[in-house]
Amino acid sequence: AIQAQCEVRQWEQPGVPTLNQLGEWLQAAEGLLALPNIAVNAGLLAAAPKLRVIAQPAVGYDNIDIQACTDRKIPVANTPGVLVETTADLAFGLLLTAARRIHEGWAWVQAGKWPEAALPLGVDLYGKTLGIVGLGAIGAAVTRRARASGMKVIYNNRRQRSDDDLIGAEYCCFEELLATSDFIIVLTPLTLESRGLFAANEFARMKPTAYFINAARGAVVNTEALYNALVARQIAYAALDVTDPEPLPASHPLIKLPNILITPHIGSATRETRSRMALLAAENLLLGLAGKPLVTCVNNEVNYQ
Ligand SMILES: NC(=O)C1=CN([C@@H]2O[C@H](COP(=O)(O)OP(=O)(O)OC[C@H]3O[C@@H](n4cnc5c(N)ncnc54)[C@H](OP(=O)(O)O)[C@@H]3O)[C@@H](O)[C@H]2O)C=CC1
Ligand SMILES: O=CC(=O)O
Repeated sequence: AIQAQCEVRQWEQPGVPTLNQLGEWLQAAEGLLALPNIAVNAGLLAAAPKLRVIAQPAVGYDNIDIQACTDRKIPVANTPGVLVETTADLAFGLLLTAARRIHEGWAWVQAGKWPEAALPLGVDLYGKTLGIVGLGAIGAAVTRRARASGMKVIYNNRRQRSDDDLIGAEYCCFEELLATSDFIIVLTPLTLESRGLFAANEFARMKPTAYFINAARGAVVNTEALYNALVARQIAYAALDVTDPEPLPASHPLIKLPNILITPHIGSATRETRSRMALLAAENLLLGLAGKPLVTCVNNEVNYQ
């Protein structure tokens, strides 16, 4: 769809391009379809004087300096909504896989250990408390899955939701969530406020039996503190779809731990959802190039009228 209406230049080499590598492209670019691993900052904007719209196939936009875009009157679009159920499946799937040691069981079978040794024992979900930090669209979809598994759901946002009764989650303060949850799922956007939200103090306050799941952004967690908490068994287990750094090098010490499960940022990675995200991002890009309002704009104050 984009190619039918614009001249398209696409970065196809592995790795993240530098500003220097993109220099000539950015000089001419009127629209930018950015992936979340590209830092869209003042430097990039300065190199792109003709830019009129940015669309990103992701709901998170922590990689984009929104204020700098707004100052340049460039509307920015993300893709909320279309990935909610898919990401909730992955977040809850990580919880279930870690709790029941599904991945460890498969590794045992592959290693031929089945006949001779006791299987890895997991823990039950039903009757347990799930704490969600950042209960928004995805958190509400996770809550439905958890309730169907017989779990109690508590949550902490900056403000209590008016519809939490309907969703089936109970609001509580961050401290209480840390101290009482059997499972914690992080789904808050990465912001100045949430960066490093989970550090040594927070892990120390969790139950030693707690399972910690991060499906938001790696930098919401202090990686070294998580590593130390897992080594010291301050918490029982971690399951991460996002890490800091990302990608996590194969030599990273986290990967060697026996009480962790990591997936490579695949929250929204199904054929159907990636296709919906790509279409919504393309629609936003073309609308912006035509000077029309974007469908899902992050900085509505500069959305086209
Ligand atoms: N792993 C993956 O592949 C994916 C990861 N994500 C990540 O998940 C995030 C959430 O997505 P989505 O549910 O659609 O977003 P929403 O905006 O619907 O929900 C985010 C929630 O977080 C709360 N929140 C914001 N800041 C804080 C804070 N400092 N402490 C506690 N709660 C906070 C907000 O409530 P309030 O404002 O009241 O605090 C809001 O309810 C995205 O920003 C993205 O980073 C999304 C998709 C896929
Ligand atoms: O991480 C993915 C997103 O959509 O945000």
